[in-house]
Amino acid sequence: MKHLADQIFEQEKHHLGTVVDKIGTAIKKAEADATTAKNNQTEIEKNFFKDVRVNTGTYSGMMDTAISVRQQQQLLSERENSWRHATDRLDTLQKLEKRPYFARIDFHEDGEKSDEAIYIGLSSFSDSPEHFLIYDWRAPISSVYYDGQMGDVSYQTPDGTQHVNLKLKRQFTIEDSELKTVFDTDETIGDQMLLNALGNQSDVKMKSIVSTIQREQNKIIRNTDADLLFVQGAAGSGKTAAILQRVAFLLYRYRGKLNAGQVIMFSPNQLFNDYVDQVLPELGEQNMIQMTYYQFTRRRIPNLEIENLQERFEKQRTEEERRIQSFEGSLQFFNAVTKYAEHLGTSGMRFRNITFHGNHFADRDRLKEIYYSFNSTYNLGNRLEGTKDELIRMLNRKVGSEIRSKWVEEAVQNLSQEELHDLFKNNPREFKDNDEEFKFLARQLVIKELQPVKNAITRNRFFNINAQFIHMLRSMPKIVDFDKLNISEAGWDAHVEQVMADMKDHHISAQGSSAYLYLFDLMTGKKGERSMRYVFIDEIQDYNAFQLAYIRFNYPRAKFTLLGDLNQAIFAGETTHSLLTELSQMFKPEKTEVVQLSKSYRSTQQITDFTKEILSEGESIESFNRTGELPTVQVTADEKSLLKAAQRQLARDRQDHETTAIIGRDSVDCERIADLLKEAGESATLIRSENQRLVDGTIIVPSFLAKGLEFDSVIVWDASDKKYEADYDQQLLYTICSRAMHRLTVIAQQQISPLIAKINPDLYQSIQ
Ligand SMILES: Nc1ncnc2c1ncn2[C@@H]1O[C@H](COP(=O)(O)OP(=O)(O)OP(=O)(O)O)[C@@H](O)[C@H]1O
Repeated sequence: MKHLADQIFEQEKHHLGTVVDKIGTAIKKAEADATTAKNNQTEIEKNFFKDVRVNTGTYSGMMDTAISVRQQQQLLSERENSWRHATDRLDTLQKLEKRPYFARIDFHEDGEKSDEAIYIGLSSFSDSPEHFLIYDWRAPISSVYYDGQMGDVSYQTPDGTQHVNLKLKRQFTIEDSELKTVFDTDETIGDQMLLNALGNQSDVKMKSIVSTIQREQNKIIRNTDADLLFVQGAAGSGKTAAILQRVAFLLYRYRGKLNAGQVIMFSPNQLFNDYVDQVLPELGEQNMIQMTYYQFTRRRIPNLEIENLQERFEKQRTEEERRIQSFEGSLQFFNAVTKYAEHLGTSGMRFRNITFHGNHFADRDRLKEIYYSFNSTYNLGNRLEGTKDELIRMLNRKVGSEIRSKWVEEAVQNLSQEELHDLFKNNPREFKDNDEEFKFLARQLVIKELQPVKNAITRNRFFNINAQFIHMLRSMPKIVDFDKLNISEAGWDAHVEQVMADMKDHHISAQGSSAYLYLFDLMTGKKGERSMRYVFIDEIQDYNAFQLAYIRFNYPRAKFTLLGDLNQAIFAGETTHSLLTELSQMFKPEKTEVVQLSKSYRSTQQITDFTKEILSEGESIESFNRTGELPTVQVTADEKSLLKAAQRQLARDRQDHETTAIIGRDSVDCERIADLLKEAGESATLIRSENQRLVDGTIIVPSFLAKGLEFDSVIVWDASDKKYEADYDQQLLYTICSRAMHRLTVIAQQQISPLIAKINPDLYQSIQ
């Protein structure tokens, strides 16, 4: 038996050798290509102005020059492309040389005489057309490797379903072009390889998982049918990992038709963006557009400060305020805003005077008159366009009449040399007589002075969006039955007053910002970005239905992949369980697919078994069979001993080269921890905002920023009954604890939180 294994190893080693040699040859060729391309490019750059025909003496000469420059630029950009192409290729080959493939499958295809063996790697490689030595992991046939079963299996290709008989599945570890291990497997992808992958230490950057993709994850990665793919998965079940591979898959599958700029991912915070930004480049693909929802709204509301993650997380609310907030996050509110806007087609639009030199260019009444002069078939977008056209006509007439006014005459007389120069710009300065020159200058001057009016027109400044927004809120009781929502008239009025006060102060809530933008988009007839093809939203439980509907409105032609864990909502109270119901109203059921990931890969079995008990409905979470230490729980008398306990753990982690994150409930707690550690002479980095970078070494991070991240060792700072009171905080505490990969230390002052106290004592070690 051993003999056979040795034989196999030798054969595979030999095969690897030939592949590495061929890659070596290809690298030499690619290097030569890259050099040639670079030289070509440098040559053009050097001769750029030599080869450009410059003649600016006459108009036609200038035209020629421009065309000639354009031609040279085009040539240059073509060469630049071929250089980039050559270096990309080189880059891929160099990666392949180190680790050409990680698996081999043998199969028999119907109608073929013999079996076929193929090797699967990070990207494809052939030494002649049609002779593939390595298949890309995203190629259709590679799918059967991940699917688990042997024997008769099928896979999807762009031309339909194909069937093969799968006879062998073999895995390799290859390091620096050298074969380390070979093992054959017939179940789901060998647990050994996965165990190796998971045993590694955490990193400040997430890595790709191509060689160990699990069957359920493969389904998510390769789905091309669903308009809405909804993935509900436990903490650490590989949702984020799977979507990043999915983006790589889609870019491969639709190569030439889809580029990274047509894929957008909404992520929980900037820290997380930073954490995942190496995965796609590692896979040889460009990163997609990545944004937080906050960034998405903020760039469009520059005049108002939007409540940020921390403010939103730390705000205290009364019961009624919570109900109002929940309403403002609902699809019901979204539909109500839509309805309100429809009504604006007949009346109610709020305008702002357009002024010129202290007088009205067009006052509110005039604007209203124009806006409502179009017949009832006009939608809001058309109405706006019609109004703008009319205003521009008025503006042109205004230019004609202003030229003859007194102020213009005076202004022209008093022009300085500089101003004159400015007005002439590139225009020829020859005039028949003084009168003609005066007319010219007067006209230029008036046009310049009227520029702010023109801007007000083209940039929709005559809309009074703030007043409109408030009016919309005030109209809500007429559109929505507040009694049913248990919201009182007084409660709602107080809320609207608060929104007004906030706006005076240039602030708007996170909830409010979505409604504000949606209303504005409806008023301006915005149609959304039709070129966006795929939208990914991670940590979906932290979004509300309004936001999702608004994102959908913005990307009307995109397919959606939503990932989340309804057990990890950090904004408890902003009801998430109704989200699924609301989503089902937004997408067609036959185009919706729901995938459940229940195995947690991040943490050891001991940690997963412990953390899932924090949840009242955590039974469905399965731990992955990888053993480690039991979590520890320690209650101390005071803050001083709390610090001591943390320090003890830090020392242990340091000794074993495990990176530690101390997670506090909020930013105030974290500031305190940082001070205490500093006094005690410990070095640690406090993460204050999402704009910071993750660094090596110990970090201190507030719960709401720990989202999506993972660490070797986690210390939960002060999990006392005061900090994590009741069921309300279940999900938050679960999220924090589930960040740990190998070690989990829970420390608390005086009285442990009931959420920990209820956990079966066999699942942790209690430290006195
Ligand atoms: N198939 C796999 N092979 C190797 N590692 C995996 C696999 N699936 C997941 N992992 C690893 O498990 C860890 C957790 O994965 P990931 O962060 O994607 O989970 P998640 O579901 O997004 O978690 P959370 O909801 O808690 O943020 C990561 O380190 C990831 O690399």
